[in-house]
Amino acid sequence: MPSLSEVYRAYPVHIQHKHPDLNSLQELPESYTWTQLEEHANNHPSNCSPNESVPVIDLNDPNASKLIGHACITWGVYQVVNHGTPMTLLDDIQWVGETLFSLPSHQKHKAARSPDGVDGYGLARISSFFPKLMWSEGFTIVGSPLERFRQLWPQDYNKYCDIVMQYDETMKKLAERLMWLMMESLGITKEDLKWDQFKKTCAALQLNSYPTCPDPDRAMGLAAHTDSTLLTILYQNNISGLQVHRKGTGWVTVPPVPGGLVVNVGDLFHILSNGLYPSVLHRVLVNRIQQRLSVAYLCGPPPNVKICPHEKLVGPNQPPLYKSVTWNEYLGTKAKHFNKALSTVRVCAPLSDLFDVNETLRNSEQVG
Ligand SMILES: O=C(O)CCC(=O)C(=O)O
Ligand SMILES: [Fe+2]
Repeated sequence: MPSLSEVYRAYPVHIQHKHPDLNSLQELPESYTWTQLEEHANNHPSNCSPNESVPVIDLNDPNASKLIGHACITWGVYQVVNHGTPMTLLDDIQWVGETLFSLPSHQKHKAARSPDGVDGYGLARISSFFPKLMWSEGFTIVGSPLERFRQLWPQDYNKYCDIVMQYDETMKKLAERLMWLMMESLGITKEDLKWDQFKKTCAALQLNSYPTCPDPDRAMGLAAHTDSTLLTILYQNNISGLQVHRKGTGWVTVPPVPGGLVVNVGDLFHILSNGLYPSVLHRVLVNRIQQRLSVAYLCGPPPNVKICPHEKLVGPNQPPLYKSVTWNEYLGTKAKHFNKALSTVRVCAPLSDLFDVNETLRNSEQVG
């Protein structure tokens, strides 16, 4: 079975690797100026509506699975508290991120991601799909960070490695717990799922830094995308910036909750749920005042396990909406089609889309 690194290596994305040190720029260069952001100012993180907020779920609540199911159907994202991850570990991983991104540029470039590689320092992988650059830097870890951390901190890499390994271990357990709660909320039991296959989940850790920006209304921290995962667990420091897109509402800010973790439904869980749980579209805006940091635990199945709409969610009135696909195959599709990848594995349009089409037709008839 290929490792996640081998899978990524098979689908190189071509992005410009040398970029300026964002902290040194006094003005937003043309190459970082996004022009189609008129709605940006109205949607700035400070303008979030309290009535439309991403559900925060206490994992100690006996109804957690039900609440998660409701959040997944209506939002495709939720925040969790009382998830069992020690606050000290969250502080430690934040400290690793802060220390890493504050290294001098030349030092970070020693651990630069290679063009056909996945791990290391560099621009967001999705950069190749956009004409403009994003106001962020990232560091991806797959498996052990040892080699990369040795390049960054030749003397004392061990203490950083220990924290990352511990964080990875903790997130792995949490991801399994959350995945199970999400399955349960769909009426899928461990027996139904051949759970053993999912015991060996594969994951990557993505550290992101969004430096302060001289012109935040015209810049983009991370452009709108969905994650190619089953689910993603995101830790954000106490600075807003993450927004999720909700049908009928538009962009909604996900405010940081002390000690909370954000959980996104990814493309593969969307497929498995036969389209019931939307894979949430999200993006990151930047600000003028404080650096934002995030750590994403991107969790998928073993690369060669087939993922398809679960048979319990398929029936005469609910045809399967997606073909079966492995994570390996799906990452290839995503590398080629990016945000259109899900529609390339779609068999037929979901009923909700048909309703939308009917609505559009009705409206156009009225107009005509
Ligand atoms: O920084 C964030 O809040 C989001 C990061 C993200 O979406 C990702 O790494 O895929
Ligand atoms: Fe993401």
